[in-house]
Amino acid sequence: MSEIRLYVTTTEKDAEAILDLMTLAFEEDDLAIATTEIDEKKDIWEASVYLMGNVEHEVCGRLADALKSGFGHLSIHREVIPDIDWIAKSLEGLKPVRAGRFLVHGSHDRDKVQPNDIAIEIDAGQAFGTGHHGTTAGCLEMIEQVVRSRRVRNAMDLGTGSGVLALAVRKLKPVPVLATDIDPIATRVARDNVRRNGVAEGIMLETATGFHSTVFRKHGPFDLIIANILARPLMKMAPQLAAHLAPGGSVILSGILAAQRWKVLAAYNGAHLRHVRTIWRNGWVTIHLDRP
Ligand SMILES: C[S@@+](CC[C@H](N)C(=O)[O-])C[C@H]1O[C@@H](n2cnc3c(N)ncnc32)[C@H](O)[C@@H]1O
Repeated sequence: MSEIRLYVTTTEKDAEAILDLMTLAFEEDDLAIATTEIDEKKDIWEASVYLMGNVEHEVCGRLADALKSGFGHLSIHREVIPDIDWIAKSLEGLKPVRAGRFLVHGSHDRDKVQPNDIAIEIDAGQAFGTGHHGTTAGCLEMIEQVVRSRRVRNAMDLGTGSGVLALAVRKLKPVPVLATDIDPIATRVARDNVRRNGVAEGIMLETATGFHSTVFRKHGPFDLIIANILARPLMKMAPQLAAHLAPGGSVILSGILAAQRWKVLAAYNGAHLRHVRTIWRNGWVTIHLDRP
């Protein structure tokens, strides 16, 4: 089932007022709502509500009702948010990928590794994460910066896929890493990959949905938490993720389209984390936040 965005186009001032109306109308429904700047010079903004296709009719009716008080003249538009086929994305390219000092390559490209590279060997397979996607590459770059500049004594990689990001942390620094995924196939693939890269003893793999496992409490709190999932689940997880972060710790988030970044930042600011830096890659953003 696809995700739908219902939105109206308006000015910045009216978008704020509409956001308040939407908040009132949908606060019980757990629907994401947002305003986005479309054209700064012309003062064009969009106010949107995101929902799953099965409730579209009902939500559209309630949105129209909410807009009646002052904004009934605005047309409601709809956009289908494309489903992302993560596996197909990860198979997009099989050439080695460079991100910072990391070189992510398949077994057929071992001869491409240069003396100063930090090589991560991953064959494209049943789990996402060969380094070709902008989110993975952005996380790799950010991991290098954070691990070099901050005190990282342990780390966690939520939604590990192929295990590429957990491998990156462990290859930079011999700290314990907990890597989890909702998908048991991904955890199996990641286990093969950490063995193949010779770092199996430092990376603990677990199948878990979000933070629903005792394993997080047992191994946390963490100095570094990385989660490359998608904006919506990341926003929902903000309080739990922050609760597993050690004082002074860092969070790296990705899987976020550029237009979604404000919503995600708002959710994490609400969990008392502070924005440090954003990396942009192919329309996706990777965000570093910390706990001051
Ligand atoms: C975009 S892939 C990222 C893979 C890898 N970390 C990377 O950066 O290339 C997202 C991964 O998160 C997993 N995932 C999605 N929702 C999750 C959840 N609620 N809890 C744990 N893992 C989840 C998916 O199964 C998938 O393997």
